[in-house]
Amino acid sequence: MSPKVFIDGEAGTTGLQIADRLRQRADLDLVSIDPARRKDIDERARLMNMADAVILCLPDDAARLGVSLVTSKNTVIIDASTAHRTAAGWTYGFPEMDKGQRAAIQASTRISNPGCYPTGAIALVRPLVMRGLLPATHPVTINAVSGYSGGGKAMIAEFEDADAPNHTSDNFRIYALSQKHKHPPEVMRHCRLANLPMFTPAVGRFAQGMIVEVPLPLWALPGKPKRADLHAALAEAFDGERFVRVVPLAESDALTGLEPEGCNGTNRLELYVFGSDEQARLVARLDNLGKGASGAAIQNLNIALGLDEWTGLEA
Ligand SMILES: NC(=O)C1=CN([C@@H]2O[C@H](COP(=O)(O)OP(=O)(O)OC[C@H]3O[C@@H](n4cnc5c(N)ncnc54)[C@H](OP(=O)(O)O)[C@@H]3O)[C@@H](O)[C@H]2O)C=CC1
Ligand SMILES: CC(=O)N[C@@H](CCC(=O)OP(=O)(O)O)C(=O)O
Repeated sequence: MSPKVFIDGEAGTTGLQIADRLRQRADLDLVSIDPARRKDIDERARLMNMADAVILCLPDDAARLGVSLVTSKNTVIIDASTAHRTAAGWTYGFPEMDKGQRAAIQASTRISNPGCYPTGAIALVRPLVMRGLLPATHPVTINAVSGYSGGGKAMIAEFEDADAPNHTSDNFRIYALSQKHKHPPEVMRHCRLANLPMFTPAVGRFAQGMIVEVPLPLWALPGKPKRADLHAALAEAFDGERFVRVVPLAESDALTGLEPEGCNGTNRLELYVFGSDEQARLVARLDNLGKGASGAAIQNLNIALGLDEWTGLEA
């Protein structure tokens, strides 16, 4: 019998994309809730406890409640929310992050899907910290721009629905101005940084896709690493990974710009090392709903169930 999978929050932005992919799979049995009962706790609990794997695509509080409804420790839970990304007893669902991470995910039944921005930031920074190129105490800054689907149904309505109460005509805006965004603790922990990074996100009038950038003054780092040293560290860290592409320096040098939608519809994470030997611009590009959410959740599901990692999205 195929493993049963229940997506709590199937009607949301992340949940819908996962459901669309899983419905096409013959090796999994997707169990769906009656839309009219999607917030009925008893019905959610019933479906969760008949499933082999549950994917939570909910706001944080609803995700915490969802976890409490699962009675068996053997049921695989993949939480797409922020609720458990730094929590004890949860495995961080970024398989490429470290050589042992895939095995840790496979051995775990409590898997926290990474945030979209943290996926880019951790991929850029963690390998440098682990290899001693960037001191853990370095004051890291993360600049980023996301499509508006990053804010879920409410933000999609804000940008697309002229009748929405919060409708906006903004084409671009910076936000999280008070430095209280939910992502820095997650990035700090999984990059093994000693301090919270600064995080300066923006949202633009495009639905999907994102760019995450970490500027680094190489002249100020111990040992003054060169751009090629950073590139070599990233290339080594992600060697052989199907979904992470460290873009060759010659290819980066041929670019005059980079737009955020280039990985849309894929589970790909692209890493670039732009800049000079004095000042590097580390850049990650991904689809916030691909490797940033739905694609990553399906990849984690596949790993947890011992299946091929293919997500139904282009690699
Ligand atoms: N969008 C993105 O790019 C990313 C999102 N995430 C995370 O994924 C999670 C889901 O985000 P997203 O899909 O964007 O959000 P959406 O707002 O698009 O969807 C959330 C869904 O959860 C449902 N829901 C809310 N409360 C409950 C409840 N108590 N019981 C059952 N269902 C409930 C909502 O119902 P209703 O339809 O009534 O609103 C909605 O369908 C969030 O935690 C987010 O942080 C992670 C990475 C990227
Ligand atoms: C544009 C926008 O608002 N993006 C969201 C990030 C996406 C999200 O929901 O956060 P996770 O990736 O951690 O789940 C935000 O900044 O809160």
